[in-house]
Amino acid sequence: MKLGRLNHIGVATPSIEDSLALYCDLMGAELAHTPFDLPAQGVKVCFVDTPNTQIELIEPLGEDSPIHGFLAKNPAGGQHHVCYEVPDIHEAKAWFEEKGARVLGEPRIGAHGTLIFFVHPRDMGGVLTEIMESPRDDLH
Ligand SMILES: CC[C@@H](C(=O)O)C(=O)SCCNC(=O)CCNC(=O)[C@H](O)C(C)(C)COP(=O)(O)OP(=O)(O)OC[C@H]1O[C@@H](n2cnc3c(N)ncnc32)[C@H](O)[C@@H]1OP(=O)(O)O
Ligand SMILES: [Co+2]
Repeated sequence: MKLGRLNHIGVATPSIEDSLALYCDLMGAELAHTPFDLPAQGVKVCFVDTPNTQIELIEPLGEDSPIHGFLAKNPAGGQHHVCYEVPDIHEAKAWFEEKGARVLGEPRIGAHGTLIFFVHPRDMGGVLTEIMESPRDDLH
């Protein structure tokens, strides 16, 4: 497998609205678009553009949100995951599994409309890692 570019850094927050004030007003970042709900992932999402990557702000959505536990331990929020692109999501999943890293569930559609999966932080040096299939337009 060939690891692709860093697509985004996920930041969990109890309030996207408050975080936007920090990223846009204090740091001068640009908002990619307005926040939107992803009920299938249990999060509300908003991307902040930077010149070489994006910050993905995620707020819990619903009772079963996967970020409730993280926010219980980090009530003010914080860096939650990193996301790398790969050309083929199924090849990448097989690669991680063959190496013994725990893939969390089956690939599913992520915020960019392509398939994603997560690898357990215990198998990734303490970093929750999202693997995302590159958007078709980006493949050369
Ligand atoms: C917007 C859609 C999508 C996109 O397209 O970009 C997203 O990014 S969605 C983002 C939210 N979704 C997910 O995070 C899904 C995958 N996550 C999970 O399945 C769980 O969060 C988890 C990683 C299995 C953790 O489960 P949880 O029940 O919250 O915690 P535990 O207490 O069981 O934790 C076990 C272990 O892992 C450590 N941990 C937990 N979260 C993180 C983290 N974000 N970064 C680093 N480490 C993390 C936790 O501290 C425990 O460690 P030990 O104490 O050493 O056991
Ligand atoms: Co993400």
